[in-house]
Amino acid sequence: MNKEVGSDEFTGRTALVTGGGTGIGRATARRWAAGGGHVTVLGRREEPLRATVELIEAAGGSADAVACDVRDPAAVETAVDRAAERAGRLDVLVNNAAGNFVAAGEDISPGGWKAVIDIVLNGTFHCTRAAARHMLDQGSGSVLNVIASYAWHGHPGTAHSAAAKAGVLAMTRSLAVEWAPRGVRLNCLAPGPTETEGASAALWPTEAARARVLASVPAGRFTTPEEVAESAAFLISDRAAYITGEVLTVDGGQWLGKSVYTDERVRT
Ligand SMILES: CCCCC/C=C/C(=O)SCCNC(=O)CCNC(=O)[C@H](O)C(C)(C)COP(=O)(O)OP(=O)(O)OC[C@H]1O[C@@H](n2cnc3c(N)ncnc32)[C@H](O)[C@@H]1OP(=O)(O)O
Ligand SMILES: NC(=O)C1=CN([C@@H]2O[C@H](COP(=O)(O)OP(=O)(O)OC[C@H]3O[C@@H](n4cnc5c(N)ncnc54)[C@H](OP(=O)(O)O)[C@@H]3O)[C@@H](O)[C@H]2O)C=CC1
Repeated sequence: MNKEVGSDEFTGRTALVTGGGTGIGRATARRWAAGGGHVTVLGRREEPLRATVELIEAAGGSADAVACDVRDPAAVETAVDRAAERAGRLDVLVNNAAGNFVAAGEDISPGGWKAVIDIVLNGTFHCTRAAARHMLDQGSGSVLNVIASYAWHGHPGTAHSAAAKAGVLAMTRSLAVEWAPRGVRLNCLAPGPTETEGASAALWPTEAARARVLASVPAGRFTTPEEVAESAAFLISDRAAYITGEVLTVDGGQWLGKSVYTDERVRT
């Protein structure tokens, strides 16, 4: 495996990444494994999970996969216990799994609302609760919850996801204080528009939609799953040992927005 900066910082540790078969989850799992740690990737579909494991193993890393729906608390508990037992401990949980679609508030059906809240908010709680039992017993651990900046500024068109991510943020801050004396840290990472198949299909399925999203980013570009994974790696590492209950936003300035005075049409 290629040696790189921090390439052994996760050696001897084990992580569980939900939604680890695709996008940001896959990149985060690969980054953890590149740092020498063992990673279990979790998701509903076996095929993308297997592909992540193959990529990691081909690079000389150590990984396994477990198929599980985060909405099922009993299945989550079994999956998390299995991940912890395989390595004898569980050091890191990355709650990255999510479901989303764009719909006007009045068009979101009760079933659609429930699906997103169940995956994002309830699923994050189920995974956190199951992982924390191991971490609190060990007296150490780190949980990273992947949210979005609309958790605090809201977002027309994805009210269900914004509400769910806001719940995750409040849960993160609550449990960060509760579990800090017992050695368990919790933080959030808020990526901006990131080129992934899931997000492209759900959120910018057409060229016009993609251009609108791009126009909202002061940095003028989408980010990549790998770039987001670097920030995730920092927050779950010991380099962030004194950071808990915090949000790191990695969005090219998107949520701050463009000042009207940076727009040529206003200046001239
Ligand atoms: C602009 C920059 C900000 C970017 C922030 C990004 C945030 C992200 O989260 S990106 C991640 C995107 N990735 C995904 O969404 C991938 C996973 N997605 C899914 O699994 C589905 O989209 C899911 C969320 C709908 C959940 O899947 P599942 O439980 O299998 O859902 P069902 O197909 O059974 O549908 C449940 C329910 O939802 C209604 N529904 C589904 N899609 C839509 C839609 N496009 N529009 C409106 N309603 C939808 C569906 O009709 C069902 O409701 P009922 O019919 O009432 O039962
Ligand atoms: N991409 C972007 O622009 C942004 C993304 N984010 C956040 O980043 C994270 C990753 O997003 P991204 O990589 O783009 O999206 P993806 O669609 O690639 O990833 C979502 C993952 O979640 C898994 N998943 C979905 N539902 C469930 C479930 N019920 N149980 C278990 N796993 C599930 C999916 O696997 P499977 O379908 O096999 O279950 C998939 O691997 C999400 O939390 C998202 O909200 C935040 C801001 C911007």
